[in-house]
Parts: sequence; C-alpha cells; structure tokens
Amino acid sequence: MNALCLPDHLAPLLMHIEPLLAAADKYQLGEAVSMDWSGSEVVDIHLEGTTFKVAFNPSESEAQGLEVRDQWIAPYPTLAEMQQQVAANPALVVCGLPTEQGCVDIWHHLGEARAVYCHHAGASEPQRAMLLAALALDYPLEDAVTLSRAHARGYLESHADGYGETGWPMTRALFPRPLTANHPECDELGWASKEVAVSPFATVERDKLALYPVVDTAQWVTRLLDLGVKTTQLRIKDPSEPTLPAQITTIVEAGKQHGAQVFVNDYWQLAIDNQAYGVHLGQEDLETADLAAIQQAGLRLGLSTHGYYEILRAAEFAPSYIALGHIFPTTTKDMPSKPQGLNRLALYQKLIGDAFPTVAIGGIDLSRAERVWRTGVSSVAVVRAVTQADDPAKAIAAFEDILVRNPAE
Ligand SMILES: Cc1ncc(COP(=O)(O)OP(=O)(O)O)c(N)n1
Ligand SMILES: Cc1ncsc1CCOP(=O)(O)O
Ligand SMILES: [Mg+2]
Repeated sequence: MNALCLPDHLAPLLMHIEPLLAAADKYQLGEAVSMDWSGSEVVDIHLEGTTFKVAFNPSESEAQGLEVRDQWIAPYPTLAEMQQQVAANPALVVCGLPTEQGCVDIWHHLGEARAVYCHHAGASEPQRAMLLAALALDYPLEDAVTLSRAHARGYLESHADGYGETGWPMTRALFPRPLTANHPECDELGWASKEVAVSPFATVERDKLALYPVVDTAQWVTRLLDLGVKTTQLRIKDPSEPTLPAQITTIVEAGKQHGAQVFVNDYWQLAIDNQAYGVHLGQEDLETADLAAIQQAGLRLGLSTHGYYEILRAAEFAPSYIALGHIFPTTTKDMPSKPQGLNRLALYQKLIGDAFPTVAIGGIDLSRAERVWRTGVSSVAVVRAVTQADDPAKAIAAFEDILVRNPAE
C-alpha cells in the first residue's frame, strides 16, 4: 500500500485529498493510498519501498526532495527566467506562475523544462491536494502537475456555477495546454520551444482502424495484407539492417495495392522518400523528426503516449491517431513506464473523446481484447498476439469478431 503523510500545517488539505483518493479507488486508478501524519515539516510519500519528500515553498535550509513553488508575490519572475531555473534544477516544480493572461506550471524533464498553460488557474488548495494525491498514486510528476491544474479548475468551476468537477478530472476543457511551438501564445509568453509549429496531419480511415498488427518484416506485412488486414505497421528496430530501405519500398507498394493503411515505425525520412501512407513516432522523436516535412508530404502521423501530459502534448500536433500504452505488461519492448491498465486507459479515452482516433497497445491478446475495446478506443495494436499465434489467420479472424463497432455508437 502507498502512503501519503502530511505535516500538521497542511492538515486543511485533507478534506480535498480524501475525495480524490476515494475517486481513485472507485475508478481503480492505482494502489490504495493510506493517509498519515508526517513527523517532519514536509510531505512524505511512500511508494513500493521508496520514500520521497515534497515541500511547498521551502526555505533554502528546508529544501529536500521536490520543491514546489506555488506562492507568488509581484513583481513575478518572467517565464523565461523560470524556464531556465527549472531546466537547471530537477527538484524544482513551479505551479501557477502568473502571466499577463493566465498561469503556467513548469517541471523538469531530462535536463529541460516542460510547461502547461491555461487562462484560469482555479483554486490553490485543490491544486496542491491533487498534486499530492496523484504522486501518491504513482503518477509521474508531469501527470501529477497536469491533473492538479485540471482539478483546481474543475473545483473552482463547480463552486462557481455548480457544473464543474469535484472528483477526478475528465473533461478536456479543464486541462491546461502544453506549451509547444504549436501553442498560439508560445512566443508572446516568452517560452523557448524546441519543436516547430506544424499544421494538422492527414486523417486515417476510422473504419479500417480496428485491428492493428505491428510486425518486424515486410514479409509479415504482405502476409497480413493478404489475410485482409487493413491497418498495420513495419517496426524494424535495427537501423543498420541492410534490407531496411527495400523492405519499406515493398510495404508501401503492397499497402497501396491492398488499399490498406501501412505505417512505418521510426524511419520518417525513408517513409517520406517512399511516399508511405503514414509514420509512427515516439515522444522523443517529436523534437528531432521534421514534422513539417512529414505533414507537407501528406503522410499520416501516429504518436505514442504514456499518460496525461503526453496525450495533451501529442494532441497539440494534431496527429492522425494517438497511441496509448502500454496497457498490460509486455515482453516485446522494454518500457520505462508502468503498465497503464484498463481503468486509466478508459479515462484517457474519455479525455480524448472523438478529437483523435486512439490506438491501445501493449500486452493485448484475445483474452483481453474485448475489455480493451469496451473502453471505446478506435484500434487495438498487437505484436505477439498475431506473430506468435499458432495460426495467425485464425487469430486475426478472432480479433475481428471482437473488434466490431455497434453502428449506433
Ligand atoms: C501503434 C503503436 N503504438 C506505439 C508504438 C511504440 O512506438 P515508440 O514509442 O516510438 O517505440 P518503438 O516502437 O519505436 O520502440 C508503436 N510502434 N506503434
Ligand atoms: C511497440 C510497443 N509499444 C508499446 S508496447 C509495445 C509492444 C507491444 O507488443 P505486444 O503486443 O507483444 O505486447
Ligand atoms: Mg519509435
């Protein structure tokens, strides 16, 4: 069991944290969290044998663990200053930095600062409460910060007009927007972004997007197309594979002949050169791949995500689909993040709604497909469930029987 221990001076947060933990329990969003009192001046969070500390606005002598700055007195520091400070200090978390028209939350990610921005900050105690509850539920910091802003806004709205959300935040409009080059106010705010702005990507045909096998040879792709699969991906992880360019040429041609949506994983330049149907990229590719070139060449773009912040960040680039993973444990790929599980998946799907098609991936087999499909995702991507099936044709047919959308939906 995880534990969240509050110091006495934060006792007023209890009335906000308890309903959040109750909601997390109801939606089964993670391990149960027990509440306790901290012997120190700061918050202690115990997760699977590790403990870390969170301090709000600590003085230099108190600083230990995460240092959350959320109280601001004019004149406020500039966003550019705070971006630099957070980039240099992995422990610093900036919440609700006031700007001319809103507020910014900033945290450290691999030597850089990342941020979300919105026009209305919401209420501060619910914001702190969600930050702590989400950390105790083992959400990564970026998701805890993002959720905490959404909850702060939902809480305030619910008290202003009775229509907001006091429980777990679900409505996209409450969530802040990541500051990327695609945010219209990015330059005006003085946020230095590494990516370039890009127009929306070409769309996919949703009715061809139910089963999405991901395979590692062109031979597999052509075999799947012959079996009637309408969406698939070539995922060869060795960039020095000598047959890579030829395999990409083969699958692009085969996809066209079959009227299928064939994606190329990773190799966006070869995908453009071959006028592929689409390319699938990961989060780390967003800063290095030439997204504008992919978009201008008319290729579809699928993006991997692993939580709230990454979903919102991916949405800023208006991709052709958003992949959500990994849902269950997998042996196909080493994953730095934890499996999301079906309940978190259902909430991500609700957040995205109809804005983008979604693809669930990771550890999905025939026994789990129906429960995944019921969350409302647009597609189910599988590796082993097809490539290691005794009879892949039979497995594909069985998936297709499950992945059927009711026409009324
Ligand atoms: C449909 C789909 N979803 C997720 C992934 C994973 O992409 P990525 O995070 O870039 O990791 P690699 O596949 O490159 O190892 C995917 N390929 N397809
Ligand atoms: C490529 C990838 N990205 C996230 S999980 C995964 C592998 C999924 O493989 P499997 O369906 O065999 O678990
Ligand atoms: Mg990749």
